[in-house]
Amino acid sequence: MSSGSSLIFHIPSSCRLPLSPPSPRIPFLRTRFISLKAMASEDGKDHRLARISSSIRVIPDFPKPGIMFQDITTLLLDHKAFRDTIDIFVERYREKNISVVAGIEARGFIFGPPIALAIGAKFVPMRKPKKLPGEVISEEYALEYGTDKMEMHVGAVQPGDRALVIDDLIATGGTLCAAVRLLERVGADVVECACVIELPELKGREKLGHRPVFVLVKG
Ligand SMILES: O=P(O)(O)OC[C@H]1O[C@H](OP(=O)(O)OP(=O)(O)O)[C@H](O)[C@@H]1O
Ligand SMILES: Nc1ncnc2[nH]cnc12
Repeated sequence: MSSGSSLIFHIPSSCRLPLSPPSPRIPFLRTRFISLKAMASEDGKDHRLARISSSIRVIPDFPKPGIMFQDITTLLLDHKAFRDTIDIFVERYREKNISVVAGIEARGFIFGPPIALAIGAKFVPMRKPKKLPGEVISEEYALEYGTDKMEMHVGAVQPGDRALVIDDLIATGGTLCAAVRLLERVGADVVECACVIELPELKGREKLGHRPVFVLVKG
């Protein structure tokens, strides 16, 4: 399933980016970088993706053996890569009549609010259990490493709202699915799910069914 996805092609592994940190001022990161495959945009000319891709650090065996952890905190250290990331999402969604950006805790709280402000939508946090003070609805879901529950305030999203779901990464797709279920339970129309990174081997996209998923880079 790839409806609505703007993924066009993988840059071949022979063209992968040099392994380098975003700034020489943080040399301690140098040996930890493993590049992701950058994706081209629809016209094949979005050179911003290469910098975004190379700014993401991969840490093996975190939080447990066998997990290659995609660390977006290094993307945040590179203000150009961070700005480009937000800009790409804003360019894609500003004309799509989105009324709510739903950001998934925790890393969806980094990317969601600047997108919501730029496109003129409300921001709704999708939180871990027992964090929201008001009345909530909740959904349980399975993770690549464990299980969790997601909650949203009742009344934050209205029937007919046009929703964009934002997170840093789609792995098994369980997290995005839970967010979509919460939004659809209250009558919202989920226009698209958007992430910085996709781990395609985990086939999370399939779990989302017909809902489009847009990502910038593949791990
Ligand atoms: O596609 P999935 O297999 O569901 O996994 C993706 C989710 O896993 C990570 O969050 P995590 O649950 O580690 O929570 P955190 O951001 O609060 O650390 C990531 O930020 C996504 O939300
Ligand atoms: N490999 C991974 N890196 C970062 N976040 C994740 N969430 C689930 N799998 C992940």
